[in-house]
Amino acid sequence: MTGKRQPPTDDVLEVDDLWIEFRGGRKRAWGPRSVVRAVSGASLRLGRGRTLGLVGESGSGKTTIGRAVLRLNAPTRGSITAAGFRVDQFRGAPPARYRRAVQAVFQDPLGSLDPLMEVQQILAEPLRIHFDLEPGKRRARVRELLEMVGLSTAHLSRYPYELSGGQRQRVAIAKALAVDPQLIVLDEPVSALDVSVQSQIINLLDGIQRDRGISYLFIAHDLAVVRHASHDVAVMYRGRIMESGPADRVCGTPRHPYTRLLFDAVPNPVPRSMRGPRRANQFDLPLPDIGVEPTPAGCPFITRCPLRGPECATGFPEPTPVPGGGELACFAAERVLRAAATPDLPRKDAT
Ligand SMILES: Nc1ncnc2c1ncn2[C@@H]1O[C@H](COP(=O)(O)OP(=O)(O)OP(=O)(O)O)[C@@H](O)[C@H]1O
Repeated sequence: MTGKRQPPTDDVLEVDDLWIEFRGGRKRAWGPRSVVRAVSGASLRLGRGRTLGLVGESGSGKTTIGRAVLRLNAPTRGSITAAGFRVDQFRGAPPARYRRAVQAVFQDPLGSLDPLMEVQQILAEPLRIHFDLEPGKRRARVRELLEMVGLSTAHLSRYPYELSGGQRQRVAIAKALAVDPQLIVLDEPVSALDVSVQSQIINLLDGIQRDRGISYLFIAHDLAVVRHASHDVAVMYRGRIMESGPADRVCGTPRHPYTRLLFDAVPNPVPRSMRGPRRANQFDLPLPDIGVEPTPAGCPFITRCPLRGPECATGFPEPTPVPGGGELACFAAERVLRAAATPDLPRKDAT
């Protein structure tokens, strides 16, 4: 069975209460399989022509959500509606219409571009699969795609290994655009690139979005890049969405204790591509692990949270609206929001 087309809404992507678990190995031959809960009750909205940045530390579940939208992972529970399709109801490979509507660009284009194909073949292939074009029109469309991503006909006969990292990512973007998608999942699209090229690619994506009204799910661990590239931001921590809302509000006035730590750790709003060399660990957060054991049902941040209370071990809070837009999921939300100035979080040098 394939997913049913839903009536159109303004949202190109709606994720509701998504849970994704992976079954791991057994500790003992006769013991139960371990379960990795990669995503726990995530809900997201992405409007037409907008960019939602999904940000969080390594292992927080960002890629797992992106792969679920592409139907490369199956949800354990919850629903995903993308481009009008109920993705969670697909059985087996998604239909061609879905693969046309939702495309992906990954961190390493060398892995996603066929090394034995010239650029012109790479771009012609999706056109051949999805559209019935005569060869002359197909060639013209390939040239148009190249132009769209700032490459020239000189690149037509190059192989991926003959291109720079930025040029390869441009080809990957052109390949995604070939089928005229509504949504592109961009999984760390600039993190493998030279710092000077990152902002060029982000600006390219921005221009394409303005011209074509495409929506982006922009997955990244670089907060400054996400802020620069996104209209809205959702912050993940160990499978949970901790805070979400307009990028300027979340990044400028973060409310959740975890988001505050993230952004306090990275005060510079200028994208890394416009700054100096890469830092060893952007998520070198200033709070040590307090040593509290998290319960599976509780807030995963309890181990590091300076505002934790007994209720934080018992469950995960419902999202609370935040003035200025968005929501945060924190039992201390009322306290956090009531306080005229939120309490200063202890710093590493103060502990
Ligand atoms: N196929 C899988 N089998 C078992 N565990 C998995 C699988 N895919 C992901 N995980 C686990 O799920 C959790 C979330 O991983 P995910 O890759 O989504 O995180 P991420 O936020 O994208 O991190 P990164 O930036 O490092 O890719 C991790 O603990 C990871 O080890």
